[in-house]
Amino acid sequence: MASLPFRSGFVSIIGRPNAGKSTLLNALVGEKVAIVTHKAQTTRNRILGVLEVPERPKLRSRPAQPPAQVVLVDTPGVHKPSTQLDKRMMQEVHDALESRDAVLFLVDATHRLHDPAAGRVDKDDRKALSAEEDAFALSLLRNVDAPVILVLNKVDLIEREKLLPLIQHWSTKHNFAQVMLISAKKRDGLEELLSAIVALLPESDRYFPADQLTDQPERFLAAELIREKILLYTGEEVPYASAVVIERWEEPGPVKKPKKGEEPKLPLTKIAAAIFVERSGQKAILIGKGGTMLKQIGTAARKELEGLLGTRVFLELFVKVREDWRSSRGFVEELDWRRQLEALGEQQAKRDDE
Ligand SMILES: Nc1nc2c(ncn2[C@@H]2O[C@H](COP(=O)(O)OP(=O)(O)OP(=O)(O)O)[C@@H](O)[C@H]2O)c(=O)[nH]1
Repeated sequence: MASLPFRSGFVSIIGRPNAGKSTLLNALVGEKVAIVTHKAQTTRNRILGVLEVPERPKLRSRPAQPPAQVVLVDTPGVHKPSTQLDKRMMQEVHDALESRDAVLFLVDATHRLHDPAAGRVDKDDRKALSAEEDAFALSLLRNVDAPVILVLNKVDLIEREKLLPLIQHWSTKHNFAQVMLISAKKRDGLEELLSAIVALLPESDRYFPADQLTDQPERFLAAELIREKILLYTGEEVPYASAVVIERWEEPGPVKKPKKGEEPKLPLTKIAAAIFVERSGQKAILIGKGGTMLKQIGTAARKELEGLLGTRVFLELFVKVREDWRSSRGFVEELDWRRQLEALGEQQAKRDDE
């Protein structure tokens, strides 16, 4: 039987903060390529997750599915920008919407709907604010040519009878190509979503090697994992005012042969990272009494890094104050890992010339 032609394309996941975009990306890719926390605005950069979909033969209950490579683009949550960092994050969203083959508009199905019949609402009304933010997110779809799938996420948390009004509400807001119901966390509805995505992709060769999962080099995934632990363990402003930069990354050297009766040791990767905060008070919180907080963050990050790299890891963390860095365009740009990668490449080329 002749096989179906290969399909490939870029699919952006957009939606409000906390809708579950990174959870969906990880669930589809099958590996943690993006960090996830319960805090809004966890994702700051566009992250690609690459997914190979094998060909599926025709069954009586479903049509055949061609083999495909889906390049998913996770984006920061859509929000009105106030700082330079916010602006940068929104630029990442706009970039992700350009020349896409399909877009997933992800909605947290547990969000209450705004009810205009309830009359005038004051500024502090969370429902009203929520409607305004939804409208802002939807406004980004206006200029998108690609088909947009409405994906209602977190359906594990709501009763079935509440879904129909939700679908009706959202269907009037945009001409969606399809509506899908999923739970990214419980991995429900993902097969169906994937089939819907593949059906929208053009015939094309793959964009990435078949075994590549993400475009994000390990060095930057490591910085993200450290930031994830900061988000998990600290409160108030600290998570939002923190940025992580890997300052030193030493690949493991050769491992000594174990002596008789000794367990062989895994190689050791040495990593030093700087955590930038905006004020000395935040630095004090991050370090904690007697260094306990930083130790907790470091230990949790090290354990996860060891799993990621498959080596032992020696991790050093330094906390540095950079006043109001979120409002500094230059610094925010420096934090972009694609830029850092360029700078590292230039440094290496200089060293090679010397
Ligand atoms: N119950 C449930 N929780 C979910 C589901 N999907 C995501 N979550 C949770 O929702 C929270 C936010 O998930 P993220 O994946 O970080 O959301 P995001 O849209 O990437 O967030 P930003 O980075 O802020 O834009 C986390 O606590 C997830 O565990 C789901 O299907 N069901």
